[in-house]
Amino acid sequence: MSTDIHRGLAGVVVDTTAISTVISETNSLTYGGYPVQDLAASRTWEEVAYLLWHGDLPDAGQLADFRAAERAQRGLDRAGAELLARLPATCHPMDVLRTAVSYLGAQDPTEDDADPAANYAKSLSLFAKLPTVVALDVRRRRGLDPLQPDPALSYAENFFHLCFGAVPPADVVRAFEITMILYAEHSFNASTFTARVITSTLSDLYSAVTGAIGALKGPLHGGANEAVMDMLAEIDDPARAEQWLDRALAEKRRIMGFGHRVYKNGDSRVPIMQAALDQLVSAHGDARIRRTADLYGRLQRAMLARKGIHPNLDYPSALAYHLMGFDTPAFTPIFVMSRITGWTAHVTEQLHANVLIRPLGAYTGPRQRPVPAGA
Ligand SMILES: CC(=O)SCCNC(=O)CCNC(=O)[C@H](O)C(C)(C)COP(=O)(O)OP(=O)(O)OC[C@H]1O[C@@H](n2cnc3c(N)ncnc32)[C@H](O)[C@@H]1OP(=O)(O)O
Ligand SMILES: O=C([O-])CC(=O)C(=O)O
Repeated sequence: MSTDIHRGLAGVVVDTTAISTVISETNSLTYGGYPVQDLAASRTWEEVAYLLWHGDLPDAGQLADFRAAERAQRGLDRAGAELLARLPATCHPMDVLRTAVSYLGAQDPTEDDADPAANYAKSLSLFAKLPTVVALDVRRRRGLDPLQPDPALSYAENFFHLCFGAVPPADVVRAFEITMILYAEHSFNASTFTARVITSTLSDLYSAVTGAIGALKGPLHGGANEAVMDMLAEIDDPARAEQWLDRALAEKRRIMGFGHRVYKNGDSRVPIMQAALDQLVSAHGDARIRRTADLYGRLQRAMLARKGIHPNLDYPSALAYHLMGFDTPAFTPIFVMSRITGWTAHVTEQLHANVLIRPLGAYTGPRQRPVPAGA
């Protein structure tokens, strides 16, 4: 038996996948073979979601059907809304989302039906309902009653409507769609791998998604987008960026929104998101946002100069969500709204050629010894 230990599974190829590929050498990412920058430039979020589940982009008829199905399933039933309303306001919104997915599984009679068609139906239902859940919780924390989904609006427009009771200008909606497209899928990242591990035991899709939400919550993964905003708030003054960074690095702190397990020369998605953010700041940024954007730029330049470490997608996305008006604790739940597509596509792929995922550990505990006589 090999005694090679791959801590964190770094560099280990555990299976094949046809959903996406991250090519670290060229800093590129493709979904179903299509470069993500081209998808972000020319396709809607709904089209990209369809692509991840079906392996190709929809034609006009397929897109119309897909949109209609998503719009028809946005509602959360009353029992679900009441359950979420009873959760303590002190809990993190990711806990609310995790509970919501658990609830939706528990009340779905097809929960254990792992047929691809049944799992696709569940995936689409979660895709449609998660914005309703996230928005309900955003409003609850602001002391506001929930709003009803509007089937006349696109996915992104409806989400703004559900959160704020209004749809912002088209360029803001489009920037939000770009964050959805970029966050949707990233091969065997920690949360997707979690979903695949759970699926590999032949557990159900809702359990896989619930586990994936737990993995995404952590600040070394999806939780970093919230941590970025907290960090920018902590530094506050652009003139303090370099000094703050030097101190944080001396204290061996992790600088949130920087570094990546796969990309060592920059995250393929950052240039696309950075361009969308720059456009948002110039079109909609007030003096306060411009000041934060200044701090953001200084910190990024200093991190590159000090450590040679580039930002990951969570860095520009955090400021974009802040500018759009979302409260920081909603950032990782918004990531879930997007990544639900990638997770569930991987659930289906895992089931298609399933093998139990069960690695080994190299034991370092005491040698075998006799159990002492009891007292
Ligand atoms: C959507 C996403 O999930 S993207 C990732 C979001 N997460 C974050 O932004 C959290 C901050 N980043 C990190 O902690 C890391 O870069 C990770 C966890 C994302 C990837 O880490 P790994 O690939 O395991 O790299 P590892 O942790 O081994 O770091 C390599 C070196 O770079 C340093 N490094 C990496 N990222 C950072 C960072 N953000 N701040 C400070 N130092 C860092 C490490 O300290 C280490 O230095 P050393 O070799 O001197 O000890
Ligand atoms: O791939 C990773 O390790 C983390 C990441 O960027 C993502 O999940 O989008």
